[in-house]
Amino acid sequence: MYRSARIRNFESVRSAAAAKSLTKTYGTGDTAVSALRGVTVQFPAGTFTAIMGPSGSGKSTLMHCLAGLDRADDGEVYVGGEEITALSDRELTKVRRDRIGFVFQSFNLVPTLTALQNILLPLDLAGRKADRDRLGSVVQSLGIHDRLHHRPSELSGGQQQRVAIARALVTQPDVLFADEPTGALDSTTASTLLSFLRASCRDLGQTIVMVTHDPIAASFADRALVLSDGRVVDEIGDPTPDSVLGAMRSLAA
Ligand SMILES: Nc1ncnc2c1ncn2[C@@H]1O[C@H](COP(=O)(O)OP(=O)(O)OP(=O)(O)O)[C@@H](O)[C@H]1O
Repeated sequence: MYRSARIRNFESVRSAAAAKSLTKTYGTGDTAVSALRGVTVQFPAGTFTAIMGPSGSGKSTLMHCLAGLDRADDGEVYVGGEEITALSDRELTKVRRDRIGFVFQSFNLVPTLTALQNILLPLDLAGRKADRDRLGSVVQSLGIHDRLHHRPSELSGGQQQRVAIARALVTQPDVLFADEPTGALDSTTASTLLSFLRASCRDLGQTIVMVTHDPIAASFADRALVLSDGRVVDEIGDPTPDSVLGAMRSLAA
C-alpha cells in the first residue's frame, strides 16, 4: 500500500509527520556545513519510510529535526498535524514523550530494570497507565511475552531490540523513528524485526521512519527516500534491494 508523499500539495495536517523547507547548517564561516538544504517531505499515517543516502548526506540530521531532538535553522516540522518548530523546549519535551517513539541501534535499555519495566518506563514517566490490550498485542506479536521478567543482560541482542521496539510502540506514538535499528543484529534476526515493523504499519496503523544504510532493510519499507548533500534526490515506491542499490549506485556515479 504505497501512497505517494511527493510534495505537490503540502498536507501537514493529514500526515503523521512532515517537514517543509527544512534547512540546517552546522558551524559558521569557512567551516560551515549545510546538512539540510530545504527538505520538504511528508510521512502519511500508517506508512513505513526508509531514509537512505551516502554518509554525511543529512539522514540523521533530518531524523533528529523531525523527532524534535534537534532544531532546524529554518523551515517547519509537523508531528500529528502540530507544528513542533513553533514550540518551546518544554512543550517539545512533552511532544517527544507523548507522541514520538524512538528505536536506536544500541537498544538503550535500562540494565537494572526487567524487560517489562523497561517497556512501561515511558508511560510511568508520563504518569500514564498502560493500555492492557495494546501492551498485550505488542508483546505477543514481538514474541517476548515469556521474557518480560528478565533483565537486558539475560536477553539476546534481537530480544533486547524487540523490548526497545515494544517500549517505543506501547505509548501509541504518532511516529516511530528508528535509527539503524538492525545495525547490531545478524541478518536473520534483522529480517524478523523488519517484518515486525512492517506488520505494525499494516496491522496497528503505525507510522515508521527508519534511517538505514542497508538496501535489504529498506526493501521492507513502503518507500525509500534518498538524500544526497542535504536534499531529497529520489523517492522509490515499493523498494526492492535492487532498485535501492541502483539508486545508490547512480548517486555514486
Ligand atoms: N554536530 C555537528 N557539528 C558539525 N557538523 C555536523 C554535526 N552533525 C553533523 N554534521 C555534518 O552534517 C552533515 C550531515 O550529517 P548527518 O550525520 O546528518 O549525515 P548522515 O547521512 O546521517 O551520515 P552517516 O550515514 O555517516 O551517519 C555531515 O557533513 C556532518 O559532518
